[in-house]
Amino acid sequence: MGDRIIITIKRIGINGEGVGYYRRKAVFIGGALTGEVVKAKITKVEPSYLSAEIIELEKRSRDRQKPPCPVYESCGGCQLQHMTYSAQLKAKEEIVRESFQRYAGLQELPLRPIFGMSDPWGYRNKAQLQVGRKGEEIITGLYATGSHRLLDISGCAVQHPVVNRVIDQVKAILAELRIPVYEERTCEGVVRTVVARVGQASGNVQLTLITANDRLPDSRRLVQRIREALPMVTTIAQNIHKGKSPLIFGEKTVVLWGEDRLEETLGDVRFSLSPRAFFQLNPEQTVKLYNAVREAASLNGSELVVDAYCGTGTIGLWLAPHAREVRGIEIIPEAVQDARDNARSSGVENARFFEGRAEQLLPEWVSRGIRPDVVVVDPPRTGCDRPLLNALTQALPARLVYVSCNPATLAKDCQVLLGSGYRLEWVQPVDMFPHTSHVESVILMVRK
Ligand SMILES: C[S@@+](CC[C@H](N)C(=O)[O-])C[C@H]1O[C@@H](n2cnc3c(N)ncnc32)[C@H](O)[C@@H]1O
Repeated sequence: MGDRIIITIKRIGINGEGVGYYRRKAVFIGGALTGEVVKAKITKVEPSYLSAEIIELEKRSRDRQKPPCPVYESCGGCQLQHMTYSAQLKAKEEIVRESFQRYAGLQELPLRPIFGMSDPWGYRNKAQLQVGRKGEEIITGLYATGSHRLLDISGCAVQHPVVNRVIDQVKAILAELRIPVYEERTCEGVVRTVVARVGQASGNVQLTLITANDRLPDSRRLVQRIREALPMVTTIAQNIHKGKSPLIFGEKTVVLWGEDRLEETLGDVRFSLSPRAFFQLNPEQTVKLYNAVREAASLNGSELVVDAYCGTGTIGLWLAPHAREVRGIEIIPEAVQDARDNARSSGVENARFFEGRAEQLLPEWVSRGIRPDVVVVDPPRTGCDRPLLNALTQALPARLVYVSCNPATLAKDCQVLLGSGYRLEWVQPVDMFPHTSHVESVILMVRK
């Protein structure tokens, strides 16, 4: 600990850090880029790796740039703004390649070029920001990395500009009307979080104020001022979150003014979103991702498709017009309800959504003789549960489409499937969150 070392950075790690080697151990150095030579101080020593921080760059990468966002260093929401966008895309492809080498033992990967964005800024359609005070001023933002210090992220460059405008204006109106802000330390005050979501198709904004108790003082004037200042806001809702739980939303939501739901469209699919409903954060890239899933599924209208881990049913609904039947499985009851509502509002009649665990329901269906032709899985970061992989290798659908936000668990699960009757056709990375280290992938596995 504390030793100074000189390291050459070999690659970008899964969390966006530069990775080099010191006496055969991997060293993770935040903010360092591939090809750079870095003088660094060791900050953590673990049996299998070291962490270090940059003291000085001895050789600088041509891919290094000044991060455009003023709060980039302290915010922690993005990890790659110090890298040009084209270098980010290359690094993400390498992260995927490296994961398959390491966890699936694949030296030759059928890797397709990543889908990037032509304008990788202002893509996030929703902001969910804590409200707090800095002296007399009201601020909205995120807690700085690893702390409880609220950092104002006004002007965040990845947030949709309309969302930024709404948040700034709401902040000003809260200050003007002297509506008390919730203080975590003393548990006093009212407004704790402001959530704004813009519809890509309509430009309408759904605004939700999350409060620590039922009473929102001066709510009539608040609604009136928001309506005057922000004509694009079509819903003003209040969600009540009394507890100390780390969840953002509480159970109860009341619409103070306007529409109950925000209408949104992706391709031909229509979504009707309640304030708490999950929706993809980058609609433009979501369409590319789902189209890759559709290509992988290669449907002709005769297939039974299972959409495991279906969330609000988006992938299943994308595929339904091209399949005989779609069955979605999702563990969260509200999401299942949203999926059914989304099917109804899109006029889809051949998709059904089931509440349950994918690793229980799919094996149960298989044992009852229900044999899907195509299975799409889109599990959380931890990957698929083993019983689900076992059920897949029993049911042996002709095509398996795996959507994943974690290349490491994707590669590990892929290795299991490669040993059980499948071959890997292609891997398509998609940049859903430019300037962060996240990389989404779709892979197609075909029964041998
Ligand atoms: C990465 S999201 C996928 C959402 C959806 N495919 C989409 O594109 O919007 C993973 C989903 O799996 C659900 N989930 C987590 N564990 C599950 C399980 N064991 N069985 C079924 N669903 C599960 C989560 O609630 C979440 O909605």
